[in-house]
Amino acid sequence: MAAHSSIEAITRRIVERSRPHREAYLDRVQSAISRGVHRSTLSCGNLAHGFAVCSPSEKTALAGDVVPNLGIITAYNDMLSAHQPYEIFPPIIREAARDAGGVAQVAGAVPAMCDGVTQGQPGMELSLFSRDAIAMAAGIGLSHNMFDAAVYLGICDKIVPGLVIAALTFGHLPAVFIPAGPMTSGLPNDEKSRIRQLYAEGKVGRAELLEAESKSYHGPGTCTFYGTANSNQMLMEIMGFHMPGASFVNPGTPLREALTREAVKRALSITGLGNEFTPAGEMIDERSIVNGVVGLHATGGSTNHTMHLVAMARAAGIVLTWQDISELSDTVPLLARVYPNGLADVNHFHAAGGMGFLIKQLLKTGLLHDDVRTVFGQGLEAYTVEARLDENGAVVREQSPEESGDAKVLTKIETPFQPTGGLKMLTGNLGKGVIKISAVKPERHVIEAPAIVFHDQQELQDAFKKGELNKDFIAVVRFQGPKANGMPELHRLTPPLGVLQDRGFKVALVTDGRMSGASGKVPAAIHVTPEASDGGPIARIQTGDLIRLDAVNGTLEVLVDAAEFATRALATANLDDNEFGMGRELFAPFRRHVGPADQGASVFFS
Ligand SMILES: O=C(O)[C@H](O)[C@@H](O)[C@H](O)[C@H](O)COP(=O)(O)O
Ligand code: SF4
Repeated sequence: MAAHSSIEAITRRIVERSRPHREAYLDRVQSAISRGVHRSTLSCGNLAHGFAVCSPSEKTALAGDVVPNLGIITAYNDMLSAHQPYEIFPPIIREAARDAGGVAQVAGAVPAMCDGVTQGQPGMELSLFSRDAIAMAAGIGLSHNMFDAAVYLGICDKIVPGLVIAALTFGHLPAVFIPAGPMTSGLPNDEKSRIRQLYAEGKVGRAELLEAESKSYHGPGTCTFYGTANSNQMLMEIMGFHMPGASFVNPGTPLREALTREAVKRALSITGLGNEFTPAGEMIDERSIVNGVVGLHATGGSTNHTMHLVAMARAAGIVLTWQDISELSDTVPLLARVYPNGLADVNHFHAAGGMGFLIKQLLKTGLLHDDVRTVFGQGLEAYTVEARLDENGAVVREQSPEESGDAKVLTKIETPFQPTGGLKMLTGNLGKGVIKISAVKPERHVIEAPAIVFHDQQELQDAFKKGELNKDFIAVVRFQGPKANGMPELHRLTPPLGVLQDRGFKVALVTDGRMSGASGKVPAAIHVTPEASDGGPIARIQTGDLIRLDAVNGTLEVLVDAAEFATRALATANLDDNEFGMGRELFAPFRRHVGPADQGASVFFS
C-alpha cells in the first residue's frame, strides 16, 4: 500500500532538505565499498595481528577474501540489567558464525551507563554525552577494518543511538542489532511510582521504598516500562535493524538464543561477499527514519528521541527536524498504552501482539513506508509477524493476528487510544521545546500559572519538603542544557510534581534539561532551546511571571510585556560544581562544543 499522503509529503520534504548532506554521505559509503574486502587492504603484519588469536582454520579463512568476518561491538557490563545478558553472547555468536561458514571476532566494546543508577546523581551529567562517546568507541573497534559486517549488542538509552551513529558512520558495512530482551514482569510500574510518591511525602521510609524498587528491578533484562531503552528496541525493529519479532523476547530463553544465532547467520549472508549485500548506509534512508518517528508516536515513545533520532539521522546525511516530528504526531494515532502511558509493561505489549501487530496496523493505512530495505530483506511487511520455535528449535514466523491479544494495551488502527501521537513541538517567545502528551491527561494539556524559578532539581525537592509548593505554579528549572551541565534527566522531579498534581494543583515544568523516557504524567516543556547557558529567553524568566504551556496549540509563552522582557538582564548560574567530580572534568570539551537540543545535542553535528 502507498504511504499516507502526509507521510509521503513529510518524507519528500526531508529528502529535499537532506539532499546535499545525503549525497555526500552516500558518495563516502560508495567509496568505502569500492575498496572491496576491507581486510585485503591490510598488510600481512596488520592481518597477522588481527587474527593472531584465531584458530588455524579461521586464520586460513581470514587470510583469503571469500569467507565473511563479523565484527562484534558489545556494550556488556553488569551495571545495566539490560546489558548483563550480553556477557555470554560473544561465544554464542562465534559458534553460530562458524556453523554458518564464517568467522566472528569481538571488534571492540563500548561504555554503557545505566540512567537508573545515575538518576539524580552527578554521573547523570555524563549520560547524554556518553551517546557520542559510545559512537566513538564503536568506531575504534570497527577501525581495525577486518570486517565484512557488524553486529551490535546494545539496548539502553544512549547506547543504541550511539551504536546507530557508529553503524551509519561505517555505513559501508551491513549492521544487525541483536537485542537481549526485557526483564520478566515484577512489581507493576504504577505501584512502584505510588510508593515513590508516598516516600516523597514522608509516609513510608527507605526500607519500604527499597523493597518496592527491588521488586520492580529484579533481574536480567531491560526494565519493563516504556522508556528510552524499550523505545530503542521498537525503533530497531521498525527501522529494520532487528530480525522480525526479536525485540521483546526475554533473556535466557531458547527463543532468545535461537534469534541471536539466526541474526548472526543473517549478518553473514548480507555482506558484500554474498548476493544480498545490504550496507547500513544504503539500507537506512529517509523512509526508514520516518518509520522510526511514526513508531515513536504510535507507541508514546521516549522524549529523548527528539534528540537521539535527529543525531542518528544526521549520521546518514539525513536532516530530521522537530517540525517533522511534530507534524508526524498530528497524523499518527496512539496505539499502545505501556507505562508511563498506561498500566501495562513491555511484556504485556509483546504478549498482546507486540511489534508485529503494531506494524501491521500502521501499514494498513499507509502510516509506514513498506518499500524499505531491512536486514531481513525488502519490505516492512515481512515484520508483521510473531517469532517462535518449531519442534526442532528453529525460529519460525507466523503472521500477526488480526485482533489484539489485549485491546487495553495494544489497539487496532480503527480504534486508537488517542487520534494523534505523543510528541509535540512547542514554539513561542521562550524558544522551542517538546512535550510528551501521551501520558498527560487532556485536562492538563494547557497550563497557565505563575513561574517559580529553580537552578537545579534539588532546590525544587527542598522547597517541596518545606511545604512551599502547595499551589498552582509552573516550575522553571534552567541551566540544565547541554552546554550548562550535559543536560541531565530531571526525573527526580516526577514524584514531588506528581504529588502536587494529585493534590489538585495545576503544575507543569519548563526546562532546558530533559526528562526520563519513564517520566510522563506531569505536563513538561523540555529541551527548551536556546538553553539558558546559550542566552536563551528562559534565562530572562523571573519568579512570578505568568507562563502559558499550551500543548493543544503547540505554544510556550511567558505573558510579560515583550519590551520589558527583552530589556531584562540574562540570569547567570554558578556552574563551578558541574565542572569537576565523577568524571565531569573529562567532558568539558563536550560542553564547549555540543550543538543545541533541536540538532540532536551532539558534538558531531551542529
Ligand atoms: O530515558 C529513560 O527511559 C530513563 O533514562 C531510564 O532508562 C532510566 O533508567 C530511568 O531513570 C528509570 O526510571 P527510574 O529512575 O524511575 O527507576
Ligand atoms: S532501562 Fe534504564 S534503568 Fe533499566 S537498565 Fe536500561 S538504563 Fe538502566
